Order: sequence, then structure tokens, then C-alpha cells
Amino acid sequence: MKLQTLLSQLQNMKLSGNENPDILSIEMDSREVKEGSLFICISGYTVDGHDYAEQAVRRGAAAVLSEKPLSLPVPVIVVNNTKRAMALLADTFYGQPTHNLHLIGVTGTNGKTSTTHLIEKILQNNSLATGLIGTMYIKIGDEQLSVKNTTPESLTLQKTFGTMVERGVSHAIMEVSSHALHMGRVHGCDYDVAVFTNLTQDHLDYHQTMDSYRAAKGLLFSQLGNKFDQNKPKTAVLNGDDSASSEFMKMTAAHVLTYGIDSECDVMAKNIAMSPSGTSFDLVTPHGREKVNMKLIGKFSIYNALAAAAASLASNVPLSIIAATLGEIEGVRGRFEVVDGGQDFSVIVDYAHTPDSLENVLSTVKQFVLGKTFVVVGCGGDRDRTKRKIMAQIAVKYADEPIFTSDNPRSEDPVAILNEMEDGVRGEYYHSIENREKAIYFAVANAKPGDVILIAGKGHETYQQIGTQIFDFDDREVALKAIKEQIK
Ligand SMILES: CC(=O)N[C@H]1[C@@H](OP(=O)(O)OP(=O)(O)OC[C@H]2O[C@@H](n3ccc(=O)[nH]c3=O)[C@H](O)[C@@H]2O)O[C@H](CO)[C@@H](O)[C@@H]1O[C@H](C)C(=O)N[C@@H](C)C(=O)N[C@H](CCC(=O)O)C(=O)O
Ligand SMILES: Nc1ncnc2c1ncn2[C@@H]1O[C@H](COP(=O)(O)OP(=O)(O)OP(=O)(O)O)[C@@H](O)[C@H]1O
Ligand SMILES: N[C@H](CCC[C@H](N)C(=O)O)C(=O)O
Ligand SMILES: [Mg+2]
Repeated sequence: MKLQTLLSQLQNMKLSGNENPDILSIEMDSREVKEGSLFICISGYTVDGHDYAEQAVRRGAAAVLSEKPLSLPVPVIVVNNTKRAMALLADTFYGQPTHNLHLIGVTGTNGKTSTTHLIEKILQNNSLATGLIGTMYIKIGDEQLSVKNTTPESLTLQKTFGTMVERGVSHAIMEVSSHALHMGRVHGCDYDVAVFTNLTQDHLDYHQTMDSYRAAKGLLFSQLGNKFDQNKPKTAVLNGDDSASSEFMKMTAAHVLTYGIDSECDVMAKNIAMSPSGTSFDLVTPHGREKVNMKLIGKFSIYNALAAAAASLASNVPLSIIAATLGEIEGVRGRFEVVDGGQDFSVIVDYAHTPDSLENVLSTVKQFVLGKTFVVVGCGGDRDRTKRKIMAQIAVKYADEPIFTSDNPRSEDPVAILNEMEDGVRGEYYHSIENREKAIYFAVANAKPGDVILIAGKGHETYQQIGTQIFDFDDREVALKAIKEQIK
């Protein structure tokens, strides 16, 4: 695409010279720049991309987009905000791909990964070609790509959507993090369905207060479009049992479909029966009623199922397919995943890394446990510190054997993180074992028949970050090894 054609999208910009090179790619990382790239300078949290403009030109950049004049031998386009401009240019460069996709965005503190996977399976069972973007990976058809963020930058996002369209994907489902909403990574995404799971405490390191965290989540709904287009109707799927939903409802002119268990909603679960091996309920919707027999357990799983059902209904999937698919789903990797090494106690690996998710999962375990409950849990470094005490209190409240350990300490001292957890439960009964492998071994060595060990916080993760080093670490493998050695 010609530079001038691309730039016609920007209303306020200054371009030095009148050259009009062919732009073959857009890059925000100088290390990715190739001959013919447009390099966009982003001033980040760690470094300033403007400092890499010269390097980008040496690597062949044909033009540079910047927030200040730069003396370079290629055209320099100056705009007030390169991040906003990047979202617009990426959308244009990749052919406005979200206009050609049915796009479903899922936001909320907990349940985004789980819910997106439920929706993915339902759409696939309705013979639709899907793509998925989230914490674990990007999926385009059968191909899986690794990711750094739950919601990538606009450039990666639009490029990914472009590839999806090229490969015949018709429906894309994505997790939309509050960081992404706040940083404008999803500007330009034309959502058809926006789903809200829940709002509880997390990320206060970034958002500071729950009010601004709620406001960031709300951006998904205020960006859902304010015109009524009968050919492309938009739907906000809101959790009627979460008080934040009434605010989000005001933010959008789109159709609203509520789901819930306790309050009167459009999509509801009635006659719920829970057992250690599954959950059944009547899925009551504006399109009729179907019995659902799920293998997933816990009240939180019913919420995810209802959110997925409502999003699928808003995407025109027949109710019978929705109910049948919810019955088939085995679960999502690292979410309430059972580790079975032939032992006579249960081991569950789960991604609960917030107070609310930990409480949900532990209370689900407590509903069914015959013996004692063990929990192995830590808190990530360089993340919301205020949740540490609370998570420790929840662990002590629900577990007979709470074992505090390290999660991903990142740049923080692991012992200092443990101390902050312990500050919430001084004088109570707990164990503190800094080394996560040792903590898991300790739990396995002490569990008796009928006990349950919940290993929380890292779920699907296959690494542990200590300082700047990344070590191989998989809770499921470590637990399995401990079990095998124990029952030898
Ligand atoms: C705080 C934050 O969000 N940081 C994001 C940000 O990194 P940054 O600002 O530090 O970037 P930087 O390293 O300063 O670089 C600035 C610019 O210089 C460029 N650069 C840099 C070096 C170089 O040699 N050449 C060069 O051109 C970079 O490509 C970039 O354009 O931009 C990066 C690239 O897009 C992101 O990967 C990174 O996310 C980091 C890894 C992160 O941890 N983010 C978390 C807080 C986050 O966003 N989490 C949410 C999910 C939370 C949840 O699900 O609960 C998420 O959506 O992932
Ligand atoms: N609807 C829910 N409400 C509360 N807790 C939930 C819910 N769904 C899942 N959980 C718990 O939260 C954990 C994380 O779930 P999931 O990965 O689906 O959330 P997420 O929103 O994608 O998280 P992240 O922000 O890290 O991407 C699960 O392992 C489970 O313990
Ligand atoms: N998306 C979450 C993941 C946390 C996972 C936990 N294992 C940790 O490292 O803190 C975050 O970045 O806050
Ligand atoms: Mg996720």
C-alpha cells in the first residue's frame, strides 16, 4: 500500500516531504523492521521507541511515524499519539478485517479464557470456522501461535484478524483485558457481541481503584457502537448477578442480553444440581429451554456456560447445539484440571490468581471433599500487592492445610511476597514453603485418601519467572512426578 493512501486515514498529521514509498509492512519493534516497513515509535513503559527510529531506518524502514520531528533520511510523519494512529493504520493496512468477521469480545476479571473456549466449541459445533485470541494462544483454524499478552497490541491484533479472514475464518472470539481497553489496543475492533463475566479485585497496581478498573472494563461496552444497524445488530451480554452490569448497560445502545442465576435474567440456569462429577441445569432462554448436563463443576462454571450460551444465541446458534456442546466439553487446560497419577486423593491444578477466583474454586472443592483440603498458592510479583493478604486469608479460611509458596516472583524477592501474604494471617495455621516444587511435594506427601489438593495460580503456565530468568515449570508435571514417586 502506498504511504499516502495509508496516511489519508489520519486527520491530524505532519508529513515531511512528498515522497510516496510503498509500505510493505507496519512494525512497532525496530527488531522486526524489514525493507519497506513503516516503523511506528511507541513510547513504552520500559523504553522509548523513538530511540530506535535510526536503527529501524538502518534495517530498511521506508517511513517513520513519530510523536516528534526526527531528522531521518526517510519520510517522518508526526502525530500527537502514535498508539491511536497505529490502531487506525493497522485497521486500514489489513483491510478492516473485523468488518468481515463476526467478532465476540469477552471481558471481566475471571472466566475470560474459560468462556471464550466454551464459545469457540459451540460455534465450531455449529459448523462455523473460528479463530481465538487470549491468554494461552492465538488459534487460527488448527494453527496455534504463542502470545505475550492476553490481548495483543492493535498491530498484532489487526494482522491476526487479517490472517483469519484470509484463511476463511468467519467468527473470532477474543479475551479483552482491562489493560488493553485502557491502552487502546482494541481501538478499531468492530465487535458484534461484547460479553461481561464479572468484576472483582485485581490489577489495582495498574488501575489504582476499583472505580477506574470498572471504567476500563466499561470501555468495551461504550465502544460497542451507538447506531442501530438491523443488518449487523450488536449485542452486549451482561451478567445480571454482577452489580457492574447496570452501569455497562447504560454505556451502550446495543441490544442487551442478560444472564444469571440469582436475579431475573434473559438467559438463566434453573433446577441446578451439582455433584463432584458434573453439573446439570435447565438452560432457560428467550428461544426456549433445554436440559444441560455438564462435566464442568462449580457455580462459576455455570456462569461461564450461561455467558457462552447467551453470546452464542446472540450469534444465531440454535439452542439445541448450545446445550449439547456444553454437555460435551471436558474443560479448559489448567482450569480445574484433574491430575490423575493413580493416587487415592484428588489433585486439581487451577489458574485462580485473584481473591474471587480462589474463593470460588476453594468453595467448590469444599462442597465435595470427603477428607482434608490442601491448597498450594502464591501471588505473582510485580502485580497487585493488595490481593496478597486477601488471598492468604481465603486460603486459611477454606483449607485445612494452606501452603503458601511462590507464583512468578518476577523482579520481587519471593520471601518478601510470602511475608506480605502471611501479614494477612499472622497467628493462624499455615505452611510457608518458598520453593514451589517443594510445596507441591509437601502436599502430596501429606495427603490421605479422600483429601483434595488444589494447586492454584499458574494453571496452564509451563514456566516460572524468578528475577529475569524463566525456568521450565508445569504444576501438572510436578504434581504427577510427586504422585508417582509417592506411590512407588
Ligand atoms: C505494561 C504493559 O502493558 N506493557 C506492554 C508494553 O510494553 P512496554 O511499554 O514496556 O514496551 P517497551 O519495552 O517500553 O517498548 C516500547 C516500544 O519500543 C519498541 N522497541 C523496544 C526495544 C527495541 O529494541 N526496539 C524497539 O522498537 C517496542 O517494540 C515498543 O513498541 O507493550 C508490549 C508490546 O505490546 C507488551 O507486551 C507489554 O505488556 C507486558 C508484557 C505486560 O506484562 N503487560 C500486562 C500488564 C498486560 O497487559 N496484561 C494484560 C492481561 C491481564 C489479565 O489477563 O489479567 C494483557 O492483556 O496481557
Ligand atoms: N466466572 C468465573 N467467576 C469466578 N472465577 C472464575 C470464573 N471462571 C473461572 N474462574 C476461576 O478463575 C480462574 C481463571 O479463569 P480464566 O482463565 O477463565 O480467567 P481469565 O479471566 O481469562 O483470567 P486472566 O485475566 O488471567 O486471563 C479459573 O482457574 C477459576 O479458578
Ligand atoms: N494475566 C494475569 C496472569 C497472572 C498469573 C499468575 N500466575 C501471575 O504470574 O501473577 C496477570 O498478568 O496478572
Ligand atoms: Mg485469560
